[in-house]
Amino acid sequence: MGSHKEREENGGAAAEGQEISAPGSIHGFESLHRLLEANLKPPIFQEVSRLLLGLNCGRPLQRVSLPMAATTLSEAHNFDLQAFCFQADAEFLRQPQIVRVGLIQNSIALPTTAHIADQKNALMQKVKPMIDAAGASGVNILCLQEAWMMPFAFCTREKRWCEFAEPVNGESTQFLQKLAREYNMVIVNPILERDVNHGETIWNTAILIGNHGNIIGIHRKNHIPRVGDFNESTYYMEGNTGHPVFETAYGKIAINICYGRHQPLNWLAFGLNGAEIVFNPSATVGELSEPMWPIEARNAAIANSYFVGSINRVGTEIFPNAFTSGDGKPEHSDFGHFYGSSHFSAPDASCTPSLSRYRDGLMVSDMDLNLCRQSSLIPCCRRENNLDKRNDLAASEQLFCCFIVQESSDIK
Ligand SMILES: NC(=O)NCCC(=O)O
Repeated sequence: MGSHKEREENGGAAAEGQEISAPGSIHGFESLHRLLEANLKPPIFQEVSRLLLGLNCGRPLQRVSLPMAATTLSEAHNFDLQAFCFQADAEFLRQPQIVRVGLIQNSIALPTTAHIADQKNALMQKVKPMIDAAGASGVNILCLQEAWMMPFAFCTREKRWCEFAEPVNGESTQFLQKLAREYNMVIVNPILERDVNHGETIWNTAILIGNHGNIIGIHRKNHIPRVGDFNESTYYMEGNTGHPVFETAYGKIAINICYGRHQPLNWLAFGLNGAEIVFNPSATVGELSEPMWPIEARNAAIANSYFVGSINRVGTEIFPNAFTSGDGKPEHSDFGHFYGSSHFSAPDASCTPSLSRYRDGLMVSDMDLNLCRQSSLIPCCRRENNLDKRNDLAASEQLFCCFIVQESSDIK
C-alpha cells in the first residue's frame, strides 16, 4: 500500500512504516508521534516525548480507556480515537472541576461535484458515528472543525459555494441540537453562516449549542486569511462579535476560529474575558502552517492559563475548475493536504499527541479546570512586567487586577 491512490482506496489510512509518495506524507506514518514511537528505542522515545509533550503534574500525560461502544464505532468507521487525562493538584478549598472534552476532525464525504444537498447529508452521516462515540464516552463539550458542513472551497473564489451557507438555526444546528439533547453535551458548530436577518451577509461562524439543545450564542471569525490559496476574504468579512466567552454547564469556553490563532491579542482577549477552554476549529494545509501548528495553541495555553483544543480537517479536496491565487503559481485544482493533527494543549505546557494526519478522528480528554488557576502564577508575573509597555488602558487595568488577585491569594 504505497501510493496516494492506494491510500485513498484504503479510506485515507497509510500502512505505518511504509514509504509513500503522497502529498503531505511523513513516510507512511499517521503522525509524528507514531513515527517516533516506531523508530526510537523506548527509553529514548520516553525522553523525546517528555521534551515534545511536556509533563502534567510532573509526569507523562496519562491515556484513558474509553467504553467499548466508542472503540467499536472507531473500528467500524475507521476513525482515529485517542483519549487522555490532564490532572491538577488537589486543593484544600476547591473540588476538582473535571470536564470531558472532545474534538472531531474529518475529510469531506463526497466529491465536490456532487449535489450540495447530498454533500451536506453525507457529511452529517460521516460525523454522526464520531459524535455517537463522544456521547458514549460521556464527552461534556464537543467541537467540530471549521466550516465542517462543506468542502473548503474558498480557494476557488467562485460564488456558487455560498450555497453551503446556513442560518444560525439551519440544518446543521438542528442536527446537532438533537444530539446535544440526546447526550447532554455542549456542541460547537462551526459553519459558513448566512445572516438572513441582515441582508444575507455571509460570515464564518461558530454556533454554541447548549447541553439542552439551546443556542447559547455565536462567535464570528475575527481574522480572515489573505495568504496562498486562502481566498476567504472573497466570501466573508472580519467578524463583528468581539471576543465572547460563554458560560456553559461545564465551563467557560471561547472559540478562536482558524487564522485567529496567529494573533496573540485574540488569545489574550479570550483569556481576559475568563475563558477556561478555547477551541481553535481550523482548515489549514501543510506547506503553509504545519511547523506552526504544534506551537501556537500550546503557547496560547501557557501564556493565558487555559486549555486549547485545536482541530484541523483531513484530506485533499479536488475542485471542478482549476484556479490561481495571483501569486504566479500555475493553476491547480486542490488546496493541498489538510493534515488533521487535532490535539489539546494545557496551561501547564503539557499537550496530547496529535490525531492522524490522514484519517477522521475523535480526540477526547478529561481536564481538571483547576489547572488554569494553578498554572497562572508565572503568566501573571509576565503580564505585570508588560504593563508599562502597553497603551491599552483597559487591558492594563484588567491585567493589573489579575496580578492583585494573584498577589492576595499568595498571601493566604
Ligand atoms: N481557514 C483559515 O483561516 N486558514 C488559514 C490558514 C492558517 O491559518 O494556517
